[in-house]
Amino acid sequence: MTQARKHTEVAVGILLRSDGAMLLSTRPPGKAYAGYWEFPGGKIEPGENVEQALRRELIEELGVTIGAVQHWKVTEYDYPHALVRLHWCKVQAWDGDFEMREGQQMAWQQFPLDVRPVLPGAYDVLRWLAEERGQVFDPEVLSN
Ligand SMILES: Nc1nc2c([nH]c(=O)n2[C@H]2C[C@H](O)[C@@H](COP(=O)(O)OP(=O)(O)OP(=O)(O)O)O2)c(=O)[nH]1
Repeated sequence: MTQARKHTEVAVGILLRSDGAMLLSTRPPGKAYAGYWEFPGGKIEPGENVEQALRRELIEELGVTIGAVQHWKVTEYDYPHALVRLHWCKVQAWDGDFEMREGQQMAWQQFPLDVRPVLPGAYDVLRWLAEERGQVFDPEVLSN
């Protein structure tokens, strides 16, 4: 008998600068997909809502306190290590200086992206973000 896998709920932030650039960072050493580029965020802990989890994660990972959170999309991705449900939020205001508190790298990116590899669970949202700008996101270009 197969048992349904439980979703891991994840809050993800799309930090947008006024020039439209978005913030990507690398997954820290020791985690699944270490070194892959992703949007900052992390797992929602018991008792937290999406916004609370995102605020906590961005302080923990980047040292910034975010302002208004706009819930945007929900996607799912089935990895060997977890079935994740990603709650994507746009954020256009924050306070504080970026500090890579987990040894990550960060990069402000426009399309076409010039970082790789990118976590496959972020492809759908990258495609939608590109579409909003009349541009194209092609994951094939990122696969090596
Ligand atoms: N932060 C983030 N996670 C993503 C993205 N796309 C994507 O598939 N994921 C997946 C990868 C992970 O399986 C999951 C996030 O979990 P995580 O392990 O990074 O979270 P965390 O910081 O709370 O981890 P932990 O150390 O507490 O275990 O979501 C993305 O763009 N950003």
